[in-house]
Amino acid sequence: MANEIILETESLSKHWGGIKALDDISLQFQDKHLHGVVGPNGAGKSTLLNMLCGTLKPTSGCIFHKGDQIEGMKPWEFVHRGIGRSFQKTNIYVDVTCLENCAIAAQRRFTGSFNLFASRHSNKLVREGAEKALCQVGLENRVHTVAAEISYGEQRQLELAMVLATDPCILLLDEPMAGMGHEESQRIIELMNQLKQTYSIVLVEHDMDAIFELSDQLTVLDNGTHLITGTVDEVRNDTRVKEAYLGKEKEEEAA
Ligand SMILES: Nc1ncnc2c1ncn2[C@@H]1O[C@H](COP(=O)(O)OP(=O)(O)OP(=O)(O)O)[C@@H](O)[C@H]1O
Repeated sequence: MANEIILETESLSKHWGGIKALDDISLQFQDKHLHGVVGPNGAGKSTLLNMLCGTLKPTSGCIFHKGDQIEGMKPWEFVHRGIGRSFQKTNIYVDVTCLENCAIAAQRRFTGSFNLFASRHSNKLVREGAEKALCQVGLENRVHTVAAEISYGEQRQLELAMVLATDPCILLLDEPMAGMGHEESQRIIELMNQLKQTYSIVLVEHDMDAIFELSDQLTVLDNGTHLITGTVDEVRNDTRVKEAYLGKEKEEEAA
């Protein structure tokens, strides 16, 4: 359904002692939309993703998935609900094949609820899910290649395949283009454009050209606070956003 709110935060906060990594953040993420999240270093972007995938518990506030309150649930329950997360740093096992990497990720779907009689069936599902995910990201020729032997760009694609192998509906992606050259980034942008037809995507990315090109909605965080959510044009023309970015550049120049 168009414009369906699939994930929502209400006054979400994470404080570490006196540090307000995120403070009072209320956001709505729509189905089959790409929602970009940007902000200067330390703005709270990774903290937000960590709470949205259940690995970090909020200090206060709520998270709703399809109307259900979920912030107190276990991380595997988030996976079962179809909330998948990739990481800033490459998180793959370099000594095993691309297929095995995806199979390990896909098995997360079957953890948390033990069923003795489901194991043969689930093995087949795991393998099928792993192969499908590799095809989705364009790594069908690398299925049996050991991950250490593929390029850095392909490793980032593999990382995405590992999220897709968990059979998600929501993809939480933390800088999937980090460290990539222009050509490799273009490949990921094309992939994102395809994926957002099927999935709801929350994308944290420092590559502003990419995020402007891809985002249906864009949120800017600064120093743990919510500056603005809007269309790319609304955000680009917002004076608070310009100040947040230009202010940081001035601090860096002075350092
Ligand atoms: N485990 C922690 N303990 C204490 N402070 C933390 C912890 N994790 C994050 N922080 C602090 O919370 C703030 C937000 O960090 P976060 O990593 O979410 O920012 P970010 O926007 O993802 O930054 P970057 O773009 O550099 O990755 C920072 O001030 C950071 O130092």
